[in-house]
Amino acid sequence: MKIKRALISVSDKAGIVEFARQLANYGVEIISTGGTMKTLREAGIPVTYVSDVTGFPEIMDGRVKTLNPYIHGGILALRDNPEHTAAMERHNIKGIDMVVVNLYPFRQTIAKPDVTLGDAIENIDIGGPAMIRAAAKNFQYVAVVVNPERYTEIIDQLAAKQEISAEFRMALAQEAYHHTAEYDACIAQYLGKQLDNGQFPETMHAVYEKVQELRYGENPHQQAAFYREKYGDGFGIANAKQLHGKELSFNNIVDVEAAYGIVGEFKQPAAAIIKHTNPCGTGIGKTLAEAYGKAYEADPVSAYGGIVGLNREVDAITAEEISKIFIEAVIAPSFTPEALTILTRKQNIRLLTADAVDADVAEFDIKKVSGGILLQDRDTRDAEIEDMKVVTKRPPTQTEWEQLMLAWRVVKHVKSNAIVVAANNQTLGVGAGQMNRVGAAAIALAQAGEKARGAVLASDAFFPFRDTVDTAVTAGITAIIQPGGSVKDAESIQAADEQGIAMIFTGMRHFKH
Ligand SMILES: NC(=O)c1ncn([C@@H]2O[C@H](COP(=O)(O)O)[C@@H](O)[C@H]2O)c1NC=O
Repeated sequence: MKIKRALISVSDKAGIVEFARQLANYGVEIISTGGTMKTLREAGIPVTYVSDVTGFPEIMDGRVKTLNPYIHGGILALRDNPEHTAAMERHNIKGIDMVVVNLYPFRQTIAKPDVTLGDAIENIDIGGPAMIRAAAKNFQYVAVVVNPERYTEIIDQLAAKQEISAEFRMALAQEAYHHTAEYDACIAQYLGKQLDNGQFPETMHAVYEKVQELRYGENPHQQAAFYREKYGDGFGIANAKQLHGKELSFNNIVDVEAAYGIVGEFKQPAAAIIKHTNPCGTGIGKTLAEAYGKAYEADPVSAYGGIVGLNREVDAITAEEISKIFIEAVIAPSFTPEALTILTRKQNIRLLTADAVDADVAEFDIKKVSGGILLQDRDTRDAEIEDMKVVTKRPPTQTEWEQLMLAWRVVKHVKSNAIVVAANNQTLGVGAGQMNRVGAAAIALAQAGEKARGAVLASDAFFPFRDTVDTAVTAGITAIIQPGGSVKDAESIQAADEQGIAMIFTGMRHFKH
C-alpha cells in the first residue's frame, strides 16, 4: 500500500519536523492543521493547509477543524469498494493514506495544581480521536500513527519497500485504540472526581503497561508477566531499579514488596528477611549493619535464600554481612559503591533500589478474586503510643514499650493469624498464617525457645479466649500488645493480671489475608 497523502495534526510536536521531512522526501503530500502546518512550513516542508482541503476555516477555537467529509471520507473509504470509490469521485474526495495525530494534552493539563474545569474541558480533543479511530478502523488501507516512537520504524519501512506492511498497520491500529481508550478513561475519571462520586469509582479503567515477561509464575507450570501503572507516580516495587543479578521471579517480586513494606514502618535503621511473604527475621539498630545482624540472628535457618529489605543506604559492612549466606535479593533506597562491589561479587544476587511508598499516597490495595477485584485503602495507619491503652494493673516498662512497638509493627506484615515475639530489638519467633491464634502463638514461642523469657508478644487481632495469654506467660512473656475488642477481653486481662504481666490494647487490628 503506497502512502500518497498523510494528514499530520499533532499537539506534541517532538520529532515531527524530521518525520515529515522524510515523508516529503518519499513524495508524500502532507496535510496539516494550523499549528502543525506552521511548524512544518517554518522548517521548509511543503504542507497543504487542512482548510484548503475542506474548503472551510478552522472554527470555534479549533473545536472544528478536521471534522469534515473531505477528511473523514478520505480516511474511511474502502479503496476496493466500487461504491466508495464512486462516492470519492462524485464528491471530489481524495484518499488519506496515513494519519499522524497526537491528542490535546488532557492528562498533563489536569495534573497542573491550578487547573480549572474550563481548562480541562478545552483540552478534551474531539477531532483527533475521530481521525485516529477512523484511520484505525480502516487499517487495511490506512496507517495510523499516535506514538512518536513509531516514526523511525515507519521511515525504515518506507525506505525498504516504499510502503507500510499490512501487519504493521494492524499493530498501529491496535495501539491507536488503546490510545483513545486510555484518553477517554482519563477524562471519565477526571469528571467522576469533579462529581465527587465517592472514593470508589463506579467503573474502573486501570491502565497498566508490561514491565517484563517472567520466566514463570508462582510455579513453573504457570506463565506470568509483570505490569506497572502506566501513569503512576514512579514509586514502589513496580518502579524499582534492578542494579544487578538474575531476572526477578514472580515470587521474588511479591517478597520484595513484603520486605520493603516492613522496613518502611521504621524510622530507625531496620532490616527484614522475607520467606514466602512473611518476615522470618526483623531487626532494628543504631546502624544498618546492626539491624541486619539482628534480623539474621532471629532465624538463621530460615534466612537462607531469603529476600532482604533495608531502609537505609547499604554500606560496606552490611554488604559483607549479607554476602555471607545465599540471599536471593536485596532491596534498599540505595547502595554505596563499596557495597555494590562487595555484593556484585555474587553473580546471581538481585540488587534493587526503589522509592518507598509514602503513607499518604492515595493508592488502593487491590485483591483479585475470580470474576472481580476487592478494593480497600492501604493499611497505612501508624501505631502511636498515645492511642494505646494499658489494660493491666502493671504498665509496660520503657524497654517493654519499645519491644512491643517493634513487634506490633512487624505483626502487621505477617499473614493472619499472626503472633510475633520480640526482645532486644529483634523478632525471636513468628507464628504466621495459622488457623487459630493459640496455634500461631505456640509456633512463635517454640521458635523463640528460652529467649522468650522476658520477651514481649504481639497479636494481629484480639484474643478470643485467655488461652494465648496463659501460653505466653508459661513461655516467659512479660508484656503483650493486641487490639482488644473480644467479648472475653476481661478474661485475657485477668489472666495477665493474675500472672503480673503488662498488656496494652491498640484498638486497631492488622489482619493480613
Ligand atoms: N477539532 C478538530 O477538528 C481537530 N482536529 C485535530 N485536532 C487536534 O488538533 C491538534 C493539532 O492542532 P495544531 O496543528 O493546530 O497544533 C491535535 O492534537 C489534533 O488531535 C482537533 N482538535 C480538537 O478537537
